[in-house]
Amino acid sequence: MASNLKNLSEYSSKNVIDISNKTFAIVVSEWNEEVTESLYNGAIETLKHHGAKPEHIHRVDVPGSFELSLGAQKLAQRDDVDAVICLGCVIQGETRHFDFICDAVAHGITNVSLKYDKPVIFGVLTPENQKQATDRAGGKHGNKGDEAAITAIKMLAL
Ligand SMILES: Nc1c(NC[C@H](O)[C@H](O)[C@H](O)CO)[nH]c(=O)[nH]c1=O
Ligand SMILES: CC(=O)[C@@H](O)COP(=O)(O)O
Repeated sequence: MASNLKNLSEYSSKNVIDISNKTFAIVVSEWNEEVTESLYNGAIETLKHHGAKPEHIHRVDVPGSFELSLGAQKLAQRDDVDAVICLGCVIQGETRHFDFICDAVAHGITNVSLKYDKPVIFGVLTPENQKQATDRAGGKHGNKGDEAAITAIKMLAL
């Protein structure tokens, strides 16, 4: 369902568990920093709203979304990390570079999650332009960071 039909910050309370004893790692891409910071703010507020302790939330920055997979792997392999949230924003340019990054990071994050049997969440916006990005980073379509955080919480219920 397209984001313009379902707000990214709205979710059901089903499978939202107590996360007061859970540890989260958030990997943030530095590209399109104004967008990824909004995603981060949404994710951290959602985690704290549901009981995560600030001292149990660790942030790591990587240069771009392509590097999210390796950043996620370095964190997912740690025994003291229960879930990893990856945040990025890849904005389409003139060339096919966009396609390669989006494909690589989607596959890379999936592989890390399966390898370490832990939630590794794809909180990456892949908009055509800046407006689509800001609309999904705290704008009219909600915040992808909220969605990524609640997804991590729900996956820990499994
Ligand atoms: N154009 C965007 C990039 N490009 C950089 C890549 O992610 C990567 O860091 C580089 O190719 C070196 O490996 N990254 C984004 O996150 N968003 C973009 O719009
Ligand atoms: C997603 C990208 O790397 C992109 O912003 C680069 O722009 P371009 O394809 O015009 O080089």
